[in-house]
Amino acid sequence: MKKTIIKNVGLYQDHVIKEHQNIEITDDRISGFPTDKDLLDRVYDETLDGHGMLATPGFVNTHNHIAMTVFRSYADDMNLMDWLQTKIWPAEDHLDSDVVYNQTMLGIAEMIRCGTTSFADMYFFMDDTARAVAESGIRACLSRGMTGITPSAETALKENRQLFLDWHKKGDGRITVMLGPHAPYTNTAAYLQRVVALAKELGAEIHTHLSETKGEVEECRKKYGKSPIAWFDELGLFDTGCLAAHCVWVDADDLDIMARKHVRVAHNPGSNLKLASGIAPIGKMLEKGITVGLGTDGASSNNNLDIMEEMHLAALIHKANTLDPLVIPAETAVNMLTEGGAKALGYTDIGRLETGYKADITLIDRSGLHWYPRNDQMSLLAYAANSFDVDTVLVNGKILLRNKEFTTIDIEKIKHEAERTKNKLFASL
Ligand SMILES: N[C@@H](CCSC[C@H]1O[C@@H](n2cnc3c(=O)[nH]cnc32)[C@H](O)[C@@H]1O)C(=O)O
Ligand SMILES: [Zn+2]
Repeated sequence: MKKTIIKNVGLYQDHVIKEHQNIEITDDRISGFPTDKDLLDRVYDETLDGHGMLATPGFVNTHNHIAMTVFRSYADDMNLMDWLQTKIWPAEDHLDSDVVYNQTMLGIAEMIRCGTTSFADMYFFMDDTARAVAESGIRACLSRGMTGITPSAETALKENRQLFLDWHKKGDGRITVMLGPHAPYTNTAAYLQRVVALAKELGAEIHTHLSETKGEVEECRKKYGKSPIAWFDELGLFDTGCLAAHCVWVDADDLDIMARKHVRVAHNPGSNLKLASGIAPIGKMLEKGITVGLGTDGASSNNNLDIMEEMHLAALIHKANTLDPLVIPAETAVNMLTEGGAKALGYTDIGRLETGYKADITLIDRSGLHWYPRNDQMSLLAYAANSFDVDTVLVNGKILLRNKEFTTIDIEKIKHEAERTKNKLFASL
């Protein structure tokens, strides 16, 4: 049994920040909030000084294609279909295990540095991604992207099935696996029905892209006479639980289906802005009780994996878009970054700093000038803070970043390997 104590820290719980608190961790879970007096006769294996820091639930990145770090700043200023069809998909044919593993490590390091404790991913060579997750100590929900209209259709189904059997609930329970049918426009009804059958057989949830662009919705309506959301609902893709990225172009009927079928949304404002996809009606989703978390999407459409930036965007763009300054208030933005994201990934004991919850914790250094004066700390966290403030990160009770230094990752090696594998990949194009 390992006991850790975070002493004298600002504690964020339910949009309230209490100063001078102590957080006790036993193995992988929060085991209590002892008083200073309680601490007098307790012994800990590890002590973290929280002086000046704010402890929040670890940040959750609900949608990523992590190894796409290799394509960071490779193809910019294009819309989704152009970007995918002319640049990304042809280049992805040249990926291999070595590239994916090392680029994943780079992405994991970047996310940890930005306070992220868990992420959802959909990509290829997921065994290598899982290996990097297991080694680095971060938490992840992994899926093998599957497209039913390409030659890889059969292999993809087999690989996603094997990924589930090999990795679901593995890596000290940090890894979960979903099935990843890529999107409506890259699949057929027959293939999606096989995905649903597999989901039911395994008891697996679905991670997909839905209603990302106006063109996607128009094409789907033309082809099937219904919206992507209605089509996926009819095919049963929401029956075992679904994490849907984007949901930008959804109407009132779609929102009704999403609420009724508990579709959880990964909102990627940076990617949606950069690929000129549009702005999702997040205010309406939240009004209907739909779970919403934040995602960066891959580093090629963002172009970083800084989830605090997504929180800032989410807190700002909907105000301008709806002309309503109350649509995403500070506490809602922070909630999407933490608890909302954890719920979106299907976690039931992550996303809050409570006894019995997993010890996924981000400590934020409040010494920066932008943390003064302290009128309202919730507002400072939502609107003024940035990821450079992140000082310490714990996942499953284990310290992954301490005083802004990595404890499980050799960062110079990662940078070197990222450059090497990028050069290798581009030499093969
Ligand atoms: N089609 C592949 C597996 C797909 S993995 C997930 C895919 O999503 C792509 N992707 C990344 N960002 C987005 C996005 O915003 N919308 C749709 N697809 C995306 C990514 O480049 C990758 O090709 C196969 O048949 O083996
Ligand atoms: Zn995506």
